[in-house]
Amino acid sequence: MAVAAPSSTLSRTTSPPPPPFPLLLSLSSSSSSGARRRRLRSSPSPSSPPSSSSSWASSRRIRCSLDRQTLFSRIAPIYDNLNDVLTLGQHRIWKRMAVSWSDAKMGDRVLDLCCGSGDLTFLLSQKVGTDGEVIALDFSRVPLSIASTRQEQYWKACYKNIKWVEGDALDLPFMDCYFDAITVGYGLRNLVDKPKAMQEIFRVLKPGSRASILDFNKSSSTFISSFQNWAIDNAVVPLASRYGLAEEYEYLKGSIAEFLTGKELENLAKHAGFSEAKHYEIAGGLMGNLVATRDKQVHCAPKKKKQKNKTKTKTKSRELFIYLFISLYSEALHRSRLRIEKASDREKRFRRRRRRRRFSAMSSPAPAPAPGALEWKLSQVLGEPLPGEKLEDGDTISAMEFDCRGNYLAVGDYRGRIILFEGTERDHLGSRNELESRDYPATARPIYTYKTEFQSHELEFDYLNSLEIGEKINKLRWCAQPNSSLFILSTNDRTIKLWKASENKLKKDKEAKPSLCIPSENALLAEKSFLVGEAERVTRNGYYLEWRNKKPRNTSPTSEEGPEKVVDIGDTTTAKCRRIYSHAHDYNINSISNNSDGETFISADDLRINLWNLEISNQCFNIIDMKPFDMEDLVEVITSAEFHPSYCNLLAYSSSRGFIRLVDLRQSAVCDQNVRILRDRENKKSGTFFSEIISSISDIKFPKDGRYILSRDYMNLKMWDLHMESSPIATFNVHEYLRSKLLELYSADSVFDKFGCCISKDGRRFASGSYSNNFRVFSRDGGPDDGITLQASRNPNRTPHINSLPKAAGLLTSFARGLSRRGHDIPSPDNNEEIPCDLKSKLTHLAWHPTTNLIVCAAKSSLYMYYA
Ligand SMILES: C/C(=C\Cc1cc(O)c2ccccc2c1O)CCC[C@H](C)CCC[C@H](C)CCCC(C)C
Ligand SMILES: C[S@@+](CC[C@H](N)C(=O)[O-])C[C@H]1O[C@@H](n2cnc3c(N)ncnc32)[C@H](O)[C@@H]1O
Repeated sequence: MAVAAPSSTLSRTTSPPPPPFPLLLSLSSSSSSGARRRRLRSSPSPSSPPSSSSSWASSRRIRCSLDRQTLFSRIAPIYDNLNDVLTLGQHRIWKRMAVSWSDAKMGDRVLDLCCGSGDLTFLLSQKVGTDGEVIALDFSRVPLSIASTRQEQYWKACYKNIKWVEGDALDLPFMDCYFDAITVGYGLRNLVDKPKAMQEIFRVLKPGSRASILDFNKSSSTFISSFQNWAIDNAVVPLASRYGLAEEYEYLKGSIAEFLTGKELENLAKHAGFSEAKHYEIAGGLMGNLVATRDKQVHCAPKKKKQKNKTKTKTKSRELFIYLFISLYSEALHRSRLRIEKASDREKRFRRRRRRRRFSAMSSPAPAPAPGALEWKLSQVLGEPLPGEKLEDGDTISAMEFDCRGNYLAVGDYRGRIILFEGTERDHLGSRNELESRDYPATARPIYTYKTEFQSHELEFDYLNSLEIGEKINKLRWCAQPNSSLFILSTNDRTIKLWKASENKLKKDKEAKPSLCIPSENALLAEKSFLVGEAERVTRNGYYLEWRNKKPRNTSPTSEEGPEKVVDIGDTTTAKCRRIYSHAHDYNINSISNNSDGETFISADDLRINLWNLEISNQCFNIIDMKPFDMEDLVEVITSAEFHPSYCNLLAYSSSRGFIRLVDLRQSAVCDQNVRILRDRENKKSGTFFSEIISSISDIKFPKDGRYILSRDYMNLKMWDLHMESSPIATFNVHEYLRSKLLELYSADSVFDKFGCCISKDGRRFASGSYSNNFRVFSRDGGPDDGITLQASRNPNRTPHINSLPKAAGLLTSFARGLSRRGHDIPSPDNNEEIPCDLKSKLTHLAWHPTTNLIVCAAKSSLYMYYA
């Protein structure tokens, strides 16, 4: 069966514009919707006989291709790391052997079948060099996207010769006799129709070429199979269960039992037409590699050969080796502090997890159908430097926020400026030619244009404390818009300001006439309210007397209010500073958040949270104070705070220990009682030096429904259910591949980088940034677009600067950093150690449009917008 040559099919066949991310998914997916897959997964096959063994049961449940696709998507994020830990790195040697047996040479065109995240692919790529070509095929998108991300992060020129193809091993989209070599690593055993797969491998292989197939060895020795089962039960599954993937790894045992022995594999290959087939046992017989060679002569029909049977006799020496091996392995696992729980505990935990999953599914507000997969495309790039233009640090974007309708986007930078962009329906923009020249289809997504820019904060000096206060904008928050006025709060380390931006219809002299006001039902944000005097404040809310006066006595309120300070910012728009909320924080302000009541907001620094009334700038109410009597006793700092989106009495704040506390303002004036403390008990268990640092939460966000909280720590995004305190309902690894590089990241200060996160309108998808200008989009419901990686770049395939280990300014306060380091002696990293990503290019700021699927991310001074 001849199919079109792949060269044309390897680039996208579905839609004309290339994707902004590097994944080359060529073939229409054999998958159907996530919902269908979940249905298939959750209902065991009616034909399955009941079985007492869970591995058999899971292997039987995971029967068809769709189930397996889900399985491999689920395990993909931890697959590589787990293999490294479980085999103590040995699997890399086995993979090298497999590639070497394939006989791939410089300049060859080779196929890595069931490539997963690409371990064998990258080895093949080095073998065939830049003149060669590697095609890596897999039917699951998640491992493919991990693979293509790895490709980008590695720097070897030859890796450019790899093409990632989404396709089915049982129906290969390649011509007959197309490849010089084929490798399959842990793939064949997972295919539902092994004879068909072997025939396909034979068909696309050139005469005289080899297939090298690495997998678990289904040994005829009961000793070896017992060890395999022991290792799976006692190391593999317990470890996988820590990631909620016990069932997926239990499948391994059954799949080995149902696999073919070495002899059977040799026969299978010969039936498919291979002239030679030899199975080699490796790793003491735990693994095996089949090497099948196609005869130089082209055979139209598979050759049938007499079977040779007689398996090798087991020898005493091999058993001895295995005994040795077991003890070595157990010790090694023990040393790497893998806590292997007792089977009973494991079982209990697994059941609990399942109950939790059911609970969260049942108690979700509305059983909305799983959304279809989103395909992200580059929409717009703003602020890219011109060729040759030198970027200054001050131009780097430090804060970003859409207004509640998505009509405006505010961006703050290190120089204290705020830039406003206005969104317009794309169709209203530009000439026809201009629209036609764009490489994206017409949609009604908004296109943003520069509206105005103004200086919000300036460098100051705090003489009292001999401290320079930088002008960098830490956070921006739009206020409710009762009329067409645009109010925005901005903060640097110490001072919050309220700005009003308006079209420049008013003449300058009007600024001196505050009586010209816009009446509004919401007096607080109406013009009048901002311009009236202090008198009205006393009675506006009953708590006036409780408000703490933070202003130094010698400061006159009028000079501070600065309501008439006008910054001329261009022809059409003016920004006026309406309030200055200062002198309330002794540490750096990390968050501001508006209350849904439209009247109040909070500001948080490392140790305190203050509640403000928008209208009153000279007082605030300190609602949380974590400062211990003796600073030596300090164990935790506040990292982020956010009001609940609809309950004005509730707010959440996160800490450097990875806790999220929910407090109720109605309970007491000082919120020292928590309504909830959300903490991931799993964090505690992995008590390494770094676990404390990386569990610090850098950002929290409520989805609109307010039922959940999304948090970002250094490695993960976590989705929490407010009703479940002991663990998040889901954890999404953002850059798990960096876990083994924490020491180097620590030395580069990068481990203190604070990544933000953002949520879609429906709360089902969320995104967060990483290094090399990558960001990842996850879906609460799984599905093919879950965990997709995009790169904020016009040219996502450019070679990253690998060896750049900048002394990145950790954004956690130096105070907190000192605290984390105290008492630990960290050896300096090996200079040759490479971190597989560009640490200088980090995407810490992302925002999701409030009404449509449009994500904006800030890469240095540029904005990259993606829509789906
Ligand atoms: C290579 C391993 C797993 C690959 C793998 C393959 C699959 O088909 C899967 C399907 C579904 C889920 C997961 C997988 C999957 O992970 C790891 C295998 C670990 C072995 C069971 C244990 C091996 C012990 C080592 C040989 C010990 C080496 C150390 C010694 C001290 C020298
Ligand atoms: C255990 S992983 C092996 C990954 C990689 N080769 C390695 O050695 O690490 C098996 C891979 O086979 C893929 N796979 C399973 N069935 C497939 C099929 N019918 N067609 C293509 N890929 C398939 C899975 O998606 C998964 O990525």
